[in-house]
Amino acid sequence: MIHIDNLSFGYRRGTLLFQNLHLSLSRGHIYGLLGKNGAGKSTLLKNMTGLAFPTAGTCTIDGADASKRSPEVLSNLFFLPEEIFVPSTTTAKFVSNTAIFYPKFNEEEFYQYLTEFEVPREAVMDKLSFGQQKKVMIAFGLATNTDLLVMDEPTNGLDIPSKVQFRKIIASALNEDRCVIISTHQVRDLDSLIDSLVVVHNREIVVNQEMDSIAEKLVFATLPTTDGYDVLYAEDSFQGQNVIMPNHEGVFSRVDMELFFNAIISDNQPLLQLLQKDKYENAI
Ligand SMILES: Nc1ncnc2c1ncn2[C@@H]1O[C@H](COP(=O)(O)OP(=O)(O)OP(=O)(O)O)[C@@H](O)[C@H]1O
Repeated sequence: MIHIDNLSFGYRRGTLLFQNLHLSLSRGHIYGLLGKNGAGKSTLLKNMTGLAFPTAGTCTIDGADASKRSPEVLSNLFFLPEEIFVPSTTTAKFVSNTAIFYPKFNEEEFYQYLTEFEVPREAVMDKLSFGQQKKVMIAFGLATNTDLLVMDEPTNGLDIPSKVQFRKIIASALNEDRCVIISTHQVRDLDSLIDSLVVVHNREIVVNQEMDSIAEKLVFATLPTTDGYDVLYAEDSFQGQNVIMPNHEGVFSRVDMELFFNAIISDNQPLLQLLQKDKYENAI
């Protein structure tokens, strides 16, 4: 659905934030876009949705140049920015003013999501708390039923029960036509939700893998000691060491996203090379 080809981008002339990026994202997936503060997640999302223009290279949505912002593309894409602004109107008025831009908008679903988020449906939007405002906009984004749904740090401002609701609601809204991209620097917020992981680090996309593929290549475990084990990355924990090891035996373990993310941003080359292995094998 999204193809980024040779994309470079910089806010200032002569200083590139990204250089020669390549990325393809497909329908039927929920992607987690991870990166440290300032890594460029929001900037990448803005390039994808036509809100920032590549310095070089292209980003296309179903073959159409995102930067052209054609009505066909915009009516099938919903972008929830990190900073939201809500008008001083009721949710009903907001729907009647805005839903017209989204041909597949479903009002019944919108109110259903509001109920699930426990947000009063007759509320005046700017009188809601920040977390409630976020929930209204998430509910609206889901109810647009656009094929592309992009959310920048949607869980910021949500309390812990709301983050659980968020994961449930997003998972229920995925279908095979939809591509959902969610950025966060709070890795745990996306636990058990995303099926693919994209990590931005040092101006590059260092990981673009399905969670299943990560679990095939790596084992996540807690060991009393790392002595005698082929450990790629380890962190101290109460029980000993939380470790990542190569998955030589084809065993299944649950991907510890936080541990994995920490390993990636510590520039763990053996781990990165192992993740890239099938790419090189396919290329030979
Ligand atoms: N409009 C702008 N003009 C100039 N520089 C900008 C602008 N927006 C972002 N930047 C810079 O680009 C870099 C990447 O910012 P971006 O907001 O994309 O990162 P992020 O990964 O989304 O960060 P966070 O997790 O803190 O939201 C930062 O160094 C930031 O200062």
